[in-house]
Amino acid sequence: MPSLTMESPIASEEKDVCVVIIGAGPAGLATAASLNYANVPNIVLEKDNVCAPLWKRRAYDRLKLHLAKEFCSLPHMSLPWKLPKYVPRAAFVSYLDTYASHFHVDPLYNRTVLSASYDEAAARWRVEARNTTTVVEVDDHHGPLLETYLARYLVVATGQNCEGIIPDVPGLEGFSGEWMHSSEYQNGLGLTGKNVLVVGCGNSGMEISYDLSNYDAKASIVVRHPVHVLTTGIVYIGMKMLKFLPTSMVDKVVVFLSRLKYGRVAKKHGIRRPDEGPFFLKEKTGKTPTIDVGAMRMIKMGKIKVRPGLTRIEGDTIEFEDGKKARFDAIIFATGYRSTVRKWLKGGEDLFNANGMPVVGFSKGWKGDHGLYCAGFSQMGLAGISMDAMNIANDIILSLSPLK
Ligand SMILES: NC(=O)C1=CN([C@@H]2O[C@H](COP(=O)(O)OP(=O)(O)OC[C@H]3O[C@@H](n4cnc5c(N)ncnc54)[C@H](OP(=O)(O)O)[C@@H]3O)[C@@H](O)[C@H]2O)C=CC1
Ligand SMILES: O=C(O)C(=O)Cc1c[nH]c2ccccc12
Repeated sequence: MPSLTMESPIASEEKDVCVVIIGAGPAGLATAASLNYANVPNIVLEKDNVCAPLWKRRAYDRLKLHLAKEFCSLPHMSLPWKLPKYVPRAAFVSYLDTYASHFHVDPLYNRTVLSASYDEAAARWRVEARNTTTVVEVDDHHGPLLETYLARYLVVATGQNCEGIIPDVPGLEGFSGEWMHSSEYQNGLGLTGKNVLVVGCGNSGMEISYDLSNYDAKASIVVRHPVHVLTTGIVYIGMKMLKFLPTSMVDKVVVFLSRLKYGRVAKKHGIRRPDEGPFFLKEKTGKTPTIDVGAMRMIKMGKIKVRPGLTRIEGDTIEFEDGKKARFDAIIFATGYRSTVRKWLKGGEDLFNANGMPVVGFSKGWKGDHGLYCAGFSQMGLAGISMDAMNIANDIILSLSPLK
């Protein structure tokens, strides 16, 4: 029995494959399925031991898709007709499992990609992955297994929500209560009666603060910058209009409807609206408007308190930018995510900004040099994933075609 001291990794043979897809979330599954559909050989490398791990393990219980079902199906197989218009997380997860098995997508699990670089001489992408389930022993030496894949095409499908961001707040290390990132939040059980601060008013923060107040926690939410607050219905109208009207016009209608619905509450509680429209911002910066599923009603009733940015923490007391202080038992950082692409992708950096998101905008963020593609980074959530997957598969099929 070898002792498990990790020594230098032991390399296995190199494997030649046509397409390597990194990540088995919806974008990776959709791309693999679209390639399988056309008999293009591909493999999917996934660092976790299940597909769609974020959807399975890092999402809160009450989550439903914010976009209507018609915008969220993956290629070649619609979401079942019997599901509600806004699909609950569990039903979406089972659709993904069915989808993967239907299209014979069989990811290689427990593979952590360490690097991917383009080898000019071989005209191949060289992808190095650590197989985290296997420890190999050669003579006296044992260590993790390092696998190398040589691929003609590389698809980055590692998602936008790779790694939770915790901001540097002075005094956080000495906070006397508990704190977590929103990706660890499941529900408000155990927080009933507690003072809970939710930091961040994106979709996670707004819904978590609402969930907390349903569990009778005393929730406060930090809103430090202007934000668009919309309903699922307003977004639905916007998505429909976008099919035939320019973004600027859609934004005018959407902002008008949002002002009618929330104008007064927002003003009273100091929630400001950005100067630029919600769909413009989504396309240009990737920032999603916040969809209210009940938090605004709680804010109006005074059950959720709105706070400005936080400045520091001392024991159980948190100080805010307006100079006010309050005691809290728990903090939930709904402060967003960063992608880790730039840590392991060598040579494709031009395609990604500092947050690891492709720099080109909506529906164009899927193609780089030497057969490098990005899936699932475009700015329309699941609706964009499907489009990316089909664009990528078509592009690969065309470039493999003997007629070309
Ligand atoms: N049902 C659904 O479809 C859901 C979809 N999502 C999606 O998942 C993605 C991730 O969402 P989410 O987790 O909300 O992350 P986001 O990045 O969308 O939001 C993070 C929020 O935190 C704020 N923030 C960041 N740092 C600080 C700080 N130091 N102090 C105060 N506020 C801060 C940001 O505001 P600022 O402008 O001030 O930086 C922003 O409002 C999004 O695309 C979202 O739409 C999420 C939940 C549900
Ligand atoms: O994917 C997200 O981040 C969502 O919350 C859903 C979403 C995708 N595209 C949008 C455009 C406007 C509002 C919400 C979304």
